[in-house]
Amino acid sequence: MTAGAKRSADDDDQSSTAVPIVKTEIVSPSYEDSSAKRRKLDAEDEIAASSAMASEEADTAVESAAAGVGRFRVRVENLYKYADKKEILKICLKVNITNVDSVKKAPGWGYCFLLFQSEADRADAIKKLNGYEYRNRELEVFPVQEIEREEVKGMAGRAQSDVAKDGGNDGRTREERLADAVTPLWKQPYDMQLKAKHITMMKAMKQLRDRLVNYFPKRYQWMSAPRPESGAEIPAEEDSLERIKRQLAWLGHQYRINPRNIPCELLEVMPSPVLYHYRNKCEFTFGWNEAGEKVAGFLCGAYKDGVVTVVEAELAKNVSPAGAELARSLSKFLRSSSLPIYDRIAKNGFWRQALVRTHSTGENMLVVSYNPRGMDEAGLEVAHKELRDHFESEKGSEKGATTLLVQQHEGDFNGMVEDAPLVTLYGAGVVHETILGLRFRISPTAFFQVNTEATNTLYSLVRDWCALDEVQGDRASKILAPIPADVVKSEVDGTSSTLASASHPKDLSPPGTVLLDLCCGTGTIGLTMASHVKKVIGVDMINGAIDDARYNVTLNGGDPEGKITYYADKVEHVIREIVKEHVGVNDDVVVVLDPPRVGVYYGVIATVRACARVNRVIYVSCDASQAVSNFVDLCRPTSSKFKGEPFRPVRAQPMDLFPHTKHCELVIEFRR
Ligand SMILES: C[S@@+](CC[C@H](N)C(=O)[O-])C[C@H]1O[C@@H](n2cnc3c(N)ncnc32)[C@H](O)[C@@H]1O
Repeated sequence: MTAGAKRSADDDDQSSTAVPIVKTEIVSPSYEDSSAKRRKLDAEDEIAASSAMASEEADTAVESAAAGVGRFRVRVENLYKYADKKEILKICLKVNITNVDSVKKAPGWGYCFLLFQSEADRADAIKKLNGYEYRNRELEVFPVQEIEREEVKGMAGRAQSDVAKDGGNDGRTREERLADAVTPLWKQPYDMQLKAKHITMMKAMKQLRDRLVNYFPKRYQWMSAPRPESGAEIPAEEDSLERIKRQLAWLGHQYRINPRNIPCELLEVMPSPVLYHYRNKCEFTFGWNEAGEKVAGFLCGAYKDGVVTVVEAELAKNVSPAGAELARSLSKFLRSSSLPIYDRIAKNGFWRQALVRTHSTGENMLVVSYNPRGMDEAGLEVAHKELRDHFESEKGSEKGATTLLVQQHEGDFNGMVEDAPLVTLYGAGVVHETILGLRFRISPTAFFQVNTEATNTLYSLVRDWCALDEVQGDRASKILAPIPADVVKSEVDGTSSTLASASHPKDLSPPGTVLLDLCCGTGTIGLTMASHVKKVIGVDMINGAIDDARYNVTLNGGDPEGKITYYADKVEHVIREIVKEHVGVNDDVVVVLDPPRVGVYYGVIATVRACARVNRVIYVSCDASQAVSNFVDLCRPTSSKFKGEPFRPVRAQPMDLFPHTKHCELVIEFRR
């Protein structure tokens, strides 16, 4: 899976459009003071965050498991998630590293491993690559301890030798080791976890502030910029410095009024309504426990360390009761099956892993993945029958899967893959969930928020912040005031620098609110707001998710007015077409952007900015530190790449959907 982000490292270089920072700046004493204070506060937050998150180290162990082994390795962090090996080698060439032996990177990893033949090559690579800015992120590179290939044995033997190595007792119980790997914050009281998450969010907001400050040619200018007047006219002519000062004037004001000098109000983290057993979706690894028995659960350690012990899933603090029952039943099945478990090191064997979705509707989906290599049709039929017979006997009981599917997957990537073939062995092949009174169908590969109860709160907040009723009130005359005829004309004939609406204003229907639900998944957010708006346009790159979204319209009363449209595509491919087709010249446009961890391609932000009718962007991020680049692009001063007036953050609400882990959602409202 690759995002359509086909820009070069140069394109991403913020300095190409930003005004260069003048190093010999004049520093006013008052700025000096506040800057020192800011640095001190930032440092305090850093320390607090890093100590609070120290136990997260274990979290990455599972991910790095499949990284392979080699002699002189470095780990490159902060990488664009969808960068492929070719792109990584291109970065290496850019900094004159020409002796990379091998690159290890799986799709979806925000990091990679580079292997070198000698210690000297490795040291040279660290020197050249560490701190290199790529796609608006600074790469962090550090050495990884090397492991001899022959040290790594087969999984079953290894699981037992893990135990032999430390006598099966490193001072922690099995439950504790599992909790450290899967829910690394579990030892901290919940209010401390929320504090740590708040600090992480604060850090992201400070990054946004600091990167915006860089647009001022001289740093002191941003602090002294006068407080912006609301509704002030945009001057017909201004030079670039005047424009920067006008467009970022809010930053200094926010700096002065907000605690910790962040660029907008950051509310306290909203707790999850449920703290344990909240996950409606889990992926279980198949392997061997300490006793050498086959189990479905979680890997507690890293292959790079030769550790392959799997701990039973039912011991985890966040697995749902139905998920735990399915894991138990899977373990029983693996022990009775005539086929072996897949060995991730030797890369042979059959049963690989499972995905379970367990929902409040009582519907449970089980997808079992296997490696079909070397099996003929008859052999696969036997395997399917074994699996079907086992789970059909438990269907209807608590342990049962209401629908059972299998997925064939030969590749090295250890995890469920989106494009591998799926076969339904029984049941509907889908499950349903209820959110804010609506019912949603969920396919195996579609995204769905994992904490159902907290999702109700999250979507209510998004709905409130979209302020769909505002358009009926005082702001209506402003929002819906017709765009001057000359602007419309220039946009229609393509001479405008902004996209006020369609270049073919086909939409002659009365003005209203158009909701663009970008990265819409199964349509959840848009559908919960459909009754309040004139149109909902949803986009997601997963076909199954869009099939679900279309079905979900019917499931929730249909669309008699024909106001809901879905696109199964990457947002970056269709966003311009959507604006042209669906946004009328006088519409009020609200964008809800709920992308994956890495955020969206910068072109999506550029198009949203260029559409003058977009008044509000509600950005839902599941990894604020990675989304900062998108936040900056929404707010940076106007340039040839980012046309249209910039947005500014108005308020930010962190929300905990993942208790006992480092993850946290952040909803930010941007306006202009
Ligand atoms: C965090 S999920 C949010 C889904 C949905 N809004 C929800 O709350 O259920 C992110 C979604 O973005 C989709 N996605 C990722 N990259 C995309 C892209 N470039 N274009 C369109 N959709 C994308 C994924 O398929 C996934 O459904």
